[in-house]
Amino acid sequence: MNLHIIKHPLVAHKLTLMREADCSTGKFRTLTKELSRLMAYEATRDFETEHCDINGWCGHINGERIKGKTLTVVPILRAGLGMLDGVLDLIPTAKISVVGLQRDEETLQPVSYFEKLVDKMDERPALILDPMLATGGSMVATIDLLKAKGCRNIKALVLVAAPEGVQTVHQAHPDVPVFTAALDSHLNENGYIIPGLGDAGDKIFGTKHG
Ligand SMILES: O=P(O)(O)OC[C@H]1O[C@H](OP(=O)(O)OP(=O)(O)O)[C@H](O)[C@@H]1O
Ligand SMILES: O=c1cc[nH]c(=O)[nH]1
Ligand SMILES: [Mg+2]
Repeated sequence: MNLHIIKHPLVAHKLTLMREADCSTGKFRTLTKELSRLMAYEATRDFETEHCDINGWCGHINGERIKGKTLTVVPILRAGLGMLDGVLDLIPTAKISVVGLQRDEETLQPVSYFEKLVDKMDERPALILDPMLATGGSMVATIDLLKAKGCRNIKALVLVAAPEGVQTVHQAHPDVPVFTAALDSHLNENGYIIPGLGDAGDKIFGTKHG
């Protein structure tokens, strides 16, 4: 399975704070950003670098830089937006491609409502951002879309994954590694991850009522 569970005390601690039932919108949003920043550090660990000559204070010296075309981050609306700033803290030059998907509450199928990708997708690595990998439908639809645009180097970064979603993504796209802070137990009858975080989009945007 192309799954990477990021083990780090800070990651575990922050995720536990997010799981608390009384976690406020502000706190949830801050923790999402902090966690995304830490996880992006791990997810980019195998990026290829190349040597380069630079002008240092004492003359020409050898440096190292990331090889190839600038990465595009792909937040899946809405909840993926909560992860964007944390990742951009680490990769400020990243290009941003936005995919809007809303899971139908009855069928649990993703419904597409927005799409704006950057140019040269076939040359860029892509890092998909979404806090929740539940059935995997939204992630598979996003990878399908990126591949249709020629993208070949794709990674997925999620805060929490359900085994069902990991399996679905792996079956459809075994080449796409999934990075997560936790592999949780299962989905409930409404397609929510248990124990999970609840509705991440509602918590980040403050649209949770009651
Ligand atoms: O793996 P899946 O079963 O497809 O479920 C996961 C998707 O569901 C949530 O989004 P939602 O549809 O609630 O939209 P939102 O981000 O606007 O709240 C979540 O952020 C994922 O995109
Ligand atoms: O547990 C889940 C499943 C889908 N979307 C969420 O926000 N949470
Ligand atoms: Mg939601």
